[in-house]
Amino acid sequence: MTTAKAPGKLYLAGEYAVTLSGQPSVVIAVDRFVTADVTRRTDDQLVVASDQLGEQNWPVSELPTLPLTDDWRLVIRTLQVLNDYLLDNGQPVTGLTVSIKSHLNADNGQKLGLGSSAAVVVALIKAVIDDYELPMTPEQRFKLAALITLTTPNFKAGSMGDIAAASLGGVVLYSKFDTEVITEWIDSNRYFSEIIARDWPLLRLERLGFPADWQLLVGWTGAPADTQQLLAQGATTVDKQHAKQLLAQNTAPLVNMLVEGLRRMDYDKVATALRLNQEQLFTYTSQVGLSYMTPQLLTLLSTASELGASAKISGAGGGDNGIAITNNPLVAKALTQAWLAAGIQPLPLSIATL
Ligand SMILES: Nc1ncnc2c1ncn2[C@@H]1O[C@H](COP(=O)(O)OP(=O)(O)OP(=O)(O)O)[C@@H](O)[C@H]1O
Ligand SMILES: C[C@@](O)(CCOP(=O)(O)O)CC(=O)O
Repeated sequence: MTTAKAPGKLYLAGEYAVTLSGQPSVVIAVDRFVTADVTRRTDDQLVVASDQLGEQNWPVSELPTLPLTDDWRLVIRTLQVLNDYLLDNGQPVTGLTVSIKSHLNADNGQKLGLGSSAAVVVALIKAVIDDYELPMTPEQRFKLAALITLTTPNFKAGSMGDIAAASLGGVVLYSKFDTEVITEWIDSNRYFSEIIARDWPLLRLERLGFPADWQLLVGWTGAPADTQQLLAQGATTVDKQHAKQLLAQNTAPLVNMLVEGLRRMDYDKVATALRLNQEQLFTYTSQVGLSYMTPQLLTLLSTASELGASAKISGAGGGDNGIAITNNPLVAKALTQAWLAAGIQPLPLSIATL
């Protein structure tokens, strides 16, 4: 049996703008994971168990024609692509026993906003590729997972920063690839093994450091947010699309400032970049009419600011979570207590390096 795991993610900066190709963001892999176990079978059955979806059983020969309609579609599509990938690489394809377990939800099953779909795809890729002992770089893993996501019908078309974090781990400077070019390559029926060997225009995947003596705190509001609905609402008119372009224009220098701050371990620079990015996000989301701020997120930010920590809503807003960074352990302790007192649940997450 081969076991692989892929981490969840949190955005530090660049949300919404990062859905546009080439726009920078910083995304962090956190140490809660999806794990995938894979065992090769002697028959041609695919026996897949998921802690969330139950169990399914198909002959490998039926895999290419399975309908991609229900909640299984992402898992099925991943197995289809891996099957083709193994064949392209001259590997014998057999049945598999697969088990998927997600630790990215709260104990009561509620979603925490840590990107489970991306981690499921990446963990499955890693488990199968490792089981066949094939070489694959983290960047190629990202590309294969992105191709799977792009070719899963009716699946979310976000920035795929969650896939970047799940594939590389650590703190990642990420820009989305040129979607039109990659879609063109897919539509011209190129082999995925060939596509992942190419350079992808505009894609940026760079590992960044995070100062060891700073603390990253994560607060969960207890309210799940629907990222896809928020993304869809922000794209209904030409004016809203212009607003996103403007956000992107204003965000790029701030993400660069954040990256420079992290590289130089300059806390004030990082704090300023996060504050200015937060302001841009307030402006954008109010311009396009998104319910971005919630009472709990406001509490999360104001308690952090009162204690002198730099804080920001992480991800799409409307619920889920926010982050705070401090270089003072006493502030970290006080903020954790203040969040608890205000009904914000601190999540004991650290940066996951792979
Ligand atoms: N444990 C699991 N087993 C199988 N499939 C899963 C599992 N967890 C998630 N998925 C797949 O991911 C989909 C959920 O993706 P969705 O975008 O709603 O959540 P998410 O990626 O966790 O979002 P967020 O980034 O807000 O946390 C499910 O429909 C399913 O296809
Ligand atoms: C709003 C967005 O930029 C970030 C969404 O993050 P989250 O899934 O809400 O943590 C969407 C995306 O990048 O796909």
